[in-house]
Amino acid sequence: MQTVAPLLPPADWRDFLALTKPRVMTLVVFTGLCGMLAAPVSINPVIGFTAILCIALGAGAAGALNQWYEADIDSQMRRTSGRPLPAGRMERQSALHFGVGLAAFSVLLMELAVNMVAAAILTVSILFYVLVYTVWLKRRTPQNIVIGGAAGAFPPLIGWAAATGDIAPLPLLLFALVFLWTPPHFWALALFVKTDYANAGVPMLPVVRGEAVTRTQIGLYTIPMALAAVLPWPLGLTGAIYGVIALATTAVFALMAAQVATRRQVPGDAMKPEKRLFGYSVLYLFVVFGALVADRWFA
Ligand code: HEM
Ligand SMILES: CC(C)=CCC/C(C)=C/CC/C(C)=C/COP(=O)(O)OP(=O)(O)O
Repeated sequence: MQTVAPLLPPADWRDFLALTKPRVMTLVVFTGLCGMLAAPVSINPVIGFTAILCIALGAGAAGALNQWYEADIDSQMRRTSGRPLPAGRMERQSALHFGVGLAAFSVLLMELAVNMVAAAILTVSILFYVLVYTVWLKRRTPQNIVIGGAAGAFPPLIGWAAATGDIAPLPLLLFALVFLWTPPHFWALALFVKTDYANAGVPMLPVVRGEAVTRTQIGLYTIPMALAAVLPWPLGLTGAIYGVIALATTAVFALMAAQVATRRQVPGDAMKPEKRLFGYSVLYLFVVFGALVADRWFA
């Protein structure tokens, strides 16, 4: 006789929230908000709020679909095994319905309440994270996060497009900044959770090419990233408030990346350089994007 797995009871709202990867998405939403506030037009506050809500819902939906697809990998890594699907607190179908529904709702609302350009870029970023990164590249190549990581670079463009209905050189540079920031951000982390990825068979760079190559790549990506961060000032797209803050915080980033690339431990410092760079990478984007808004509003 065929046995049928018993259905789980309906999941808790906290598990649905966890599907959206809320901590990571705070920075995604913040870069979208700053992209919107840096635009040289004033947006109706209700429309502006709706646009940010749509970015949050769309990013959350993408996170949920990512977790729906890779519950098998997540169950094999210490960092992710407690998530609602691998921990058995939710049916896979529930996660799929939640993700698809939320994605459709966020895009539709953006289209109806904000504009078509913002809705189109939101659609591309959701598809990029789910199809290009999660389904196609993540299990196939160590370049997964370089190409697929572009998904996380779209929000400043979405925010700008929500305000102006268009794209322009400044949000394109912001796209480039987040795009080039992603490899140092992620590979710094991958250096110290390498065994997790190796156990799960995910071909992240330190697993496939080794630590030395990963350290060098972190250093190399930091060079164009620094350029993208600082260029808006000399190009006249921002003022000195942004320029000085971007220059100072990027110099610190470059120093930390150089320490990772050359494996230099600061004397008397117990923390590994890659751990420090990973933590700083998150703070860095918050500060640089915050500076953009400060520059626009207080200059
Ligand atoms: C494909 C590209 C990326 C990969 C593979 C990646 C991976 C990760 C991982 C594995 C973590 C640590 C654990 C976790 O909270 O899940 C993390 C943390 C984080 N990431 Fe990324 N990330 C990427 C891109 C981004 C982007 C584009 C942003 C935002 C603009 C971002 C923002 C953050 C934040 C804010 C944290 C800290 C979360 C916390 O405090 O728990 N990441 N990232
Ligand atoms: C607007 C919109 C759709 C934005 C998408 C934002 C986006 C792509 C963020 C990427 C950040 C992220 C959660 C990476 C995790 O990678 P992973 O899935 O490999 O990490 P994991 O091992 O923690 O699951």
